[in-house]
Amino acid sequence: MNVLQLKKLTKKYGEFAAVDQLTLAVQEGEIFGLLGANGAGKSTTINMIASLIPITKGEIELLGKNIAKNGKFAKSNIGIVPQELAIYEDMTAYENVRFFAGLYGLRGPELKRRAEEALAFTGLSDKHRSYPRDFSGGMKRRLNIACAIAHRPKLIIMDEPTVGIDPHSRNYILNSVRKLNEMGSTIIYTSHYMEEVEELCTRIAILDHGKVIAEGTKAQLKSIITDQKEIRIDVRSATGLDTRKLSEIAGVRTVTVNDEQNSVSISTDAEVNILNRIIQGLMAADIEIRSVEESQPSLETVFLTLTGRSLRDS
Ligand SMILES: Nc1ncnc2c1ncn2[C@@H]1O[C@H](COP(=O)(O)OP(=O)(O)OP(=O)(O)O)[C@@H](O)[C@H]1O
Repeated sequence: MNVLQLKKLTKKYGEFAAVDQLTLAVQEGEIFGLLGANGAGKSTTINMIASLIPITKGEIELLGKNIAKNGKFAKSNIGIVPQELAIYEDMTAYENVRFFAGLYGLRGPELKRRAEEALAFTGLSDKHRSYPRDFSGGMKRRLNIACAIAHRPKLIIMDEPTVGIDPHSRNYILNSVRKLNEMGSTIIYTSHYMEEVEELCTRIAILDHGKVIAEGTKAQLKSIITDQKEIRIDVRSATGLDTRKLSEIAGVRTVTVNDEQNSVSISTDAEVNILNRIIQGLMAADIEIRSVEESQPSLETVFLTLTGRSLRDS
C-alpha cells in the first residue's frame, strides 16, 4: 500500500519551478531516502507535504486521501522533524512535546501518556522538567524528534536530523529511526551524509532541479552505472590532497576525498587499468597509502554521476 503518493507535484516561485511535476510513491514500511544537492527541492517538497506552503499544481495523497481535502486526517498521520529546530527554549522538554502533540490532535490523558512515552523513546525522560536552552545540540535534536512522534504518525518525515551533532546522539537518532520503523511508521529521511542513507534506507530517490532523476533500491541505483568501477584507497591522511592531478589521468571520472575516513575514492571507466598511474599520482603528492581495494560504485558515485555534484560538498 502507498502511504504517500506525489502526483505531478509542482511548486513555482514566479517562473521558477522549485519542484517540477514530481511523481513519487512511498510504500508502507519503507525507510525512504530523499537525496538531493542544495536547492534540489527537498525542503520545498516536505513543506508542501506538511501543508506549510501551498501547492502550485499536482496532488499529494496520504494513505489514499488527498491532503488538501483532508487536512485533519493528514495532520494526525504525519510527523515532521524539520531541518531547523522547532522547539521552544522557554518551555520544558515535556511542555514542548505536549504542545506539539496537541497541535497534531492529541488531547487529555492520552496526550500526557504519549508525551511521556515520546520523551522516554528519545532518551530524555530524566530531562522532563529541564529547559532546552540548557541542552546539548544532540539533545535538542532528540527533543525535536520527540515533538514529531508523540502522536504516533503513520508517516514520519525527517529533514536532515543529524546535522551538527555528536556521534552519541547521531547513533541514538539512527537507532530511533530503525525502531520507529519497526514499530510501524513509514519514514522519509533526507541527509547530507550518504553513509547514513546507504545504511538506513530501503529505497532511495535522487532529486535534481525539482525532479526525480533516479529511484530504486541501492542495488538498482548502483546498476545504473555499470560502465564504471571504483577504487578505494585508504591513506594515512588525505587532508590537503589536490585532486586535480588525479582527475587529469585518462580514464578517471571522479575523485572524492573522505577526510574523516582517511580515504580517497576514484571512479574510472570500467575497461581501463590505471591503478599504477593513480598510485604514482598519490605518491607524488606525498600521500602514504595503507590499502587499495577495487569495489562496486558507491551511492556517492551514482549521485555524482547523475547530478554532476557531490552531495556533501554541495
Ligand atoms: N520562498 C522562495 N522563493 C523563491 N525561491 C525559493 C523559495 N524557497 C525555495 N526557493 C528555491 O527553490 C529551490 C529549492 O529549494 P529547497 O530549499 O527546496 O532545496 P533543498 O533541496 O531543500 O536544499 P537544502 O539541502 O539546501 O535544504 C532553490 O533554488 C531555492 O532557492
